Amino acid sequence: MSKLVIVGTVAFDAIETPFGKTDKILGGAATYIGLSASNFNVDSAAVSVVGGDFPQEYLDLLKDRNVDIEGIEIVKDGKTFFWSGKYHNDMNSRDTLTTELNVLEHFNPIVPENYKDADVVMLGNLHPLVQQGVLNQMTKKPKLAILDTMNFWMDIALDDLLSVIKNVDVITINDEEARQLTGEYSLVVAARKIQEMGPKYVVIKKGEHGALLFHDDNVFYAPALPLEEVFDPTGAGDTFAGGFAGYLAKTGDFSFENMKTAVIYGSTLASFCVEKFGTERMQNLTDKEIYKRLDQFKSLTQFDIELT
Ligand SMILES: OC[C@H]1O[C@H](O)[C@H](O)[C@@H]1O
Repeated sequence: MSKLVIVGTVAFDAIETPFGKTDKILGGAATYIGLSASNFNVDSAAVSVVGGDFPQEYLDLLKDRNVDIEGIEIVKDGKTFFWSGKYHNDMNSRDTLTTELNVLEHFNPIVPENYKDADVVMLGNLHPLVQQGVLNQMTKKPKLAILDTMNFWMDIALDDLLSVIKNVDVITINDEEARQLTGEYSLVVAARKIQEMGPKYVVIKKGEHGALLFHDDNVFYAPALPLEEVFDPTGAGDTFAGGFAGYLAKTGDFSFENMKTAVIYGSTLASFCVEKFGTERMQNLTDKEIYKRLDQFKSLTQFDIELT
């Protein structure tokens, strides 16, 4: 089993969907990734920053799910990063209403000493210089570095982003972002171009239409499970990344074949995330629930065909 370092925001989110509205609740990329990866019982550590206003019970929640929180700095006189967003009726698109960086503005990530030799590093969505700062602290090159990012960084820090992209093995990105990064409409061409930028594996997330995994000339597609209830898509991409990274850290097998299974785990975990507001559904998820859904996944994608 490999150790897993997770970098990303730990945040307050206020979310509005066609089904309701929340006040400030627990959010952030590292939170979702950590909760998702915790289902694989790997040794994982979150690297992030919060303000003195961040409730201890939220930190305890991560700790109780076996996510090491030593690398979450608490700036006593600072305020926690705050994000609020409103989803449109299709639940696929959203408007960001507020982004208050607060303590994130001067964030210098510090990887806990006993995690500097981790085999797997999951760089959640943050400034590319922070992501690179984490890679620089690793005492040995991780066997697998995975990077998640978004269009925001392509708009304001493209050069820094391209530099860190060169140093990772896997990128997880959504379809629009892949198109923006490469200027290519075809996702097949976009994935090829991204592989030329550095990462040998490219995961393109397509929301309710599943995810694609590319490596050389190989492509794997996993649909998203058709769900009766989609309540709040916030954090689904991070939950996917956490499931993907957690499964790979657990198995220590970083081959394309095993990454296919990691994509299925990522999609399965993301399917739970969207069923309730914020992190609620991810807080008490059981293995039994996960296995049941993996089974549904299997029947969804299996068929017999006779080629005559
Ligand atoms: O990816 C989801 C996260 O992005 C934003 O940073 C919010 O904090 C939210 O929880």
